[in-house]
Amino acid sequence: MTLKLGVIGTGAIGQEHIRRCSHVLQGAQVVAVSDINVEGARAALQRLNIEAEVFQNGHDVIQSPDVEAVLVTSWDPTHEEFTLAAIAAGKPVFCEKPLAMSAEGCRRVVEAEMKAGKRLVQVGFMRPYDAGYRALKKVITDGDIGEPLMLHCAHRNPTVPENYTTPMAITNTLIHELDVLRWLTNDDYKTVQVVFPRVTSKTHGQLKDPQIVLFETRKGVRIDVEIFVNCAYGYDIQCEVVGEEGIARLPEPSSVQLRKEARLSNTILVDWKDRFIEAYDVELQAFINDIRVGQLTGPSAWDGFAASVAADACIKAQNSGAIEPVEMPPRPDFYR
Ligand SMILES: NC(=O)C1=CN([C@@H]2O[C@H](COP(=O)(O)OP(=O)(O)OC[C@H]3O[C@@H](n4cnc5c(N)ncnc54)[C@H](O)[C@@H]3O)[C@@H](O)[C@H]2O)C=CC1
Ligand SMILES: O=C1[C@@H](O)[C@H](O)[C@@H](O)[C@H](O)[C@H]1O
Repeated sequence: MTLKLGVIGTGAIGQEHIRRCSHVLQGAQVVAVSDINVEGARAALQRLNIEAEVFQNGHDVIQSPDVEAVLVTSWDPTHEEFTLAAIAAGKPVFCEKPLAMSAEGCRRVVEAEMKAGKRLVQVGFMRPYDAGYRALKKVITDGDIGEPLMLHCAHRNPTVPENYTTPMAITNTLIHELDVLRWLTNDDYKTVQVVFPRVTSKTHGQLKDPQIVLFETRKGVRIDVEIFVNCAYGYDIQCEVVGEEGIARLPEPSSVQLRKEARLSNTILVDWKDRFIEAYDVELQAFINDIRVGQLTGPSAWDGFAASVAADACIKAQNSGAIEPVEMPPRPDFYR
């Protein structure tokens, strides 16, 4: 049986997910899409050689009797509304990160899902599906480097548009680390501080770039994450775990090493689409398969909430310059 999907938002990642669900993955078909830019949506379907109904309003996708499950790939501030509507319609929903713009918004999703009585939400945190992060987690859980003491991480984008603001470095970019580092270390954040180094001349008026986010976890691990979204040279994700007995690093994406003109070089990727292409495939195939067996197992609404609790504290810390607490309530049994 083919799972019929509706996709809300046909921009960059919407088109990527439509392409992979239609041409790469097994067991799904995109039957309906919507975008506030209806012509853009039609053009995208044509480019991808896909026939699907085009709606102006995302709620019509959710309500369509042809749609069995929903992908929300529209702008960040729209996620909560569409995810809540999908839950109300009883349809499984894959929502790109962030689940909502604040912990309060995520809490509303968590409460709606618990009221519905079964897991309906998977959040688009793809890094736990990335082979490199999985290998790094195995090294840690196998005890190969002893207990983790420190993590040094970086999240670098070559450039961002003019509408990208200082808090978006947290809610739109760091949100990936806020999720994956909890998963990687099986720990939770206790405090956070944000410091601003010298500003790059490549940024614009609304954005302080780079930023360094410093965490202390419940177990006492110290984590520093550099967010640098106008780094110019490439799309670069780094993660180094310093343990009691050794150091483990996230593997670099594989690339051919060149010896040429007296230089030794490797290519650095420039786009998140390429860096995590396989992880996106695996996360969405898991969503499709899990719906088939009736039990979602991927990053949950609770994981979306936990990341947003930390994100709220980061934004407070951006503004105060102080060390701010991260206050995470206990996980309900529903999410165990
Ligand atoms: N997991 C990941 O690594 C990534 C996740 N994302 C997330 O995916 C979402 C989309 O990002 P991009 O594709 O890069 O942005 P984009 O700007 O390329 O595409 C977003 C699309 O959503 C449409 N849209 C906005 N409001 C809408 C509404 N109310 N109803 C229907 N369509 C609406 C826009 O017209 C646009 O076509 C964002 O939330 C972003 O955070 C984006 C890139 C990578
Ligand atoms: O999710 C993503 C984008 O929305 C975001 O803008 C980038 O900073 C991230 O690297 C990418 O993975």
